[in-house]
Amino acid sequence: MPENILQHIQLPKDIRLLKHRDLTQLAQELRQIIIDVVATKEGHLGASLGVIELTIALHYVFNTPEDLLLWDVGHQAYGHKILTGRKDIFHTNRQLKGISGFPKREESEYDAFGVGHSSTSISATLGMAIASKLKGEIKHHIAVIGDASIASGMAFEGLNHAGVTDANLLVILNDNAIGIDPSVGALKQYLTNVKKGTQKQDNIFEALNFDYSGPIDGHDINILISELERLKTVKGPKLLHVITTKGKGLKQAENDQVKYHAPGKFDAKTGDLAIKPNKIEPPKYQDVFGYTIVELAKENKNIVGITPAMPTGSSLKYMMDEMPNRAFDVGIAEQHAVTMAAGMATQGLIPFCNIYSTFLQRAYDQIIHDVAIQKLPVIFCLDRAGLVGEDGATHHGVFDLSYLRCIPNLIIFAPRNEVELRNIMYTAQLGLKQPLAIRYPRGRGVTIDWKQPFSKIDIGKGVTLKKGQNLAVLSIGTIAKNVAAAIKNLDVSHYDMRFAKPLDEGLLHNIFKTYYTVFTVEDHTIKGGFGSAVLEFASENGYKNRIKTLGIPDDFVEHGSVDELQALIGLDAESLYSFIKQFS
Ligand SMILES: Cc1ncc(C[n+]2csc(CCOP(=O)(O)OP(=O)(O)O)c2C)c(N)n1
Ligand SMILES: CC(=O)[C@@H](O)[C@H](O)COP(=O)(O)O
Ligand SMILES: [Mg+2]
Repeated sequence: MPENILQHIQLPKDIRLLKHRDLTQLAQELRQIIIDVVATKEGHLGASLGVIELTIALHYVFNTPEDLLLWDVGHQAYGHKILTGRKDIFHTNRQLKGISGFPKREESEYDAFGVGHSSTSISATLGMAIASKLKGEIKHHIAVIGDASIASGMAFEGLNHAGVTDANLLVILNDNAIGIDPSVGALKQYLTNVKKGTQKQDNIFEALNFDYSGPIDGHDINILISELERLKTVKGPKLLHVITTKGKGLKQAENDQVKYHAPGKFDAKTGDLAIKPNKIEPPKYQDVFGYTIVELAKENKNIVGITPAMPTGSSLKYMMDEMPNRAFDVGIAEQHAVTMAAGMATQGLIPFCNIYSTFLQRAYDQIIHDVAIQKLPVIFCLDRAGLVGEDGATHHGVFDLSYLRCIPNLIIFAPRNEVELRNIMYTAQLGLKQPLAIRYPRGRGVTIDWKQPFSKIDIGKGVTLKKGQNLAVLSIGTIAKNVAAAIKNLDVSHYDMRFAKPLDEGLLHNIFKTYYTVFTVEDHTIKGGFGSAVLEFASENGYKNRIKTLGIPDDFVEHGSVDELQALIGLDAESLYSFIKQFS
């Protein structure tokens, strides 16, 4: 047996030359390289460690890339990346100009479908299987999907359709009983019962016309290989139920699966998390949201909280812990979350529906049809608005202003700092008669002393942050920090407009009458965003001022740290300074 098997593997064809007995060693080596790289470069850990044996078995049995292998979400595909030609560049994972943290078609022919958002794999794989049939091509089409992702509406839609086709489709349910946080819902209970062997009779997947097999041990390569070989001979839609442990092979990751989903830096040898320097920092916006909703809910019994599968990420967990019957994790179900919030609002509850900006894209019709048309006072908290960093193009929350601004009845606010976030949350629960969206970014803000007494925010009113002579800079949200740094020594005015809708028209008239040159700055795509709203205002009111809109260009922004990405697109303080200085 060679000392290091992985060094001989560039592509899956090399794995297929190995003896079964060498595959277990390959699994160990694969785990180690993932642990070593993620320990220093950060990224998703637990999910990839949990599917190492499955990844090897799939590439061993199937003829990838001709056979099409799709990973749902794609945060578990690090082993797949390493085994499909990216071993030597895996250390660039999620880094600026490096490989993506998710499968991506332009990165490799082995990445059959681009992912990042969950529950798309069954539909996409079915589409490919139907295409193969129409083209007369004989191949296998495999979707690997987790237990939390298969519980989403979109996955059910795919299963429901696939079950009445004869498409050659294999769905592998990777059941580790957890998403980022523990899986929720009746399906989770059902899968637990299947594992106990109590519900074999009424198999939900068989009822949907799938050939069901399992549950099998997803860490036993030999069992996996023999079952996959058998399934290769079975025609039509099939589902293999595989039981795995998230974080497998790293003790701490197995024991604290939530933390080690994406643990940040840690010690590759001991598995211990890196110790953060003990310095006083401003809080994360997420924590401000989490603590504030608890504070408000203690006083206002009508407040409820909703998250689709992100209790830890959003910090709604604080409310779930303190008030379990008023805070709801509904699973990966953004559409349901929004419409359930609408239903609650009809009955006088005050729902704070916290959804990452990028995931709210899933629930667009629900925002319009179920909330806005009926003018229901749902409070949308759009976490991760703006550039999110290393997750990249699939996760940047840079479209919300555009997709929300065109919806009648909806108020849109972006806090400049933590205090503003608290105050708008306070204002929102005082008796709004229409829906409100609050967008705020991932991570820390600027105010250490954030827990100040609440004060009411006037809807549709901006604020003047600095007065100057030469021109006016209008910003919205937390990008105000970069603007303030950029104009520190320039003789220009700075306004925090706060509301993308309704605009503060009084203030805008004032600004347009005072300054010839007006800049808008936003951590959002320029097209259709806050700057567009200001342009519309100027045009509707006949202003001929010089207006420059700064924000994210009409392109998908890749991965990298937020600072790197801002510098790349000219939204860092230095670039803003250079740009504004030319006109001031
Ligand atoms: C539409 C959407 N909502 C939420 C998320 C955030 N998210 C990423 S992974 C994940 C949990 C996935 O759990 P599961 O499918 O069981 O896979 P595992 O991590 O256990 O391998 C969630 C909620 C997402 N990527 N897409
Ligand atoms: C894969 C996925 O969608 C999540 O794991 C996401 O990466 C979480 O992002 P945050 O780290 O910003 O919560
Ligand atoms: Mg899972």
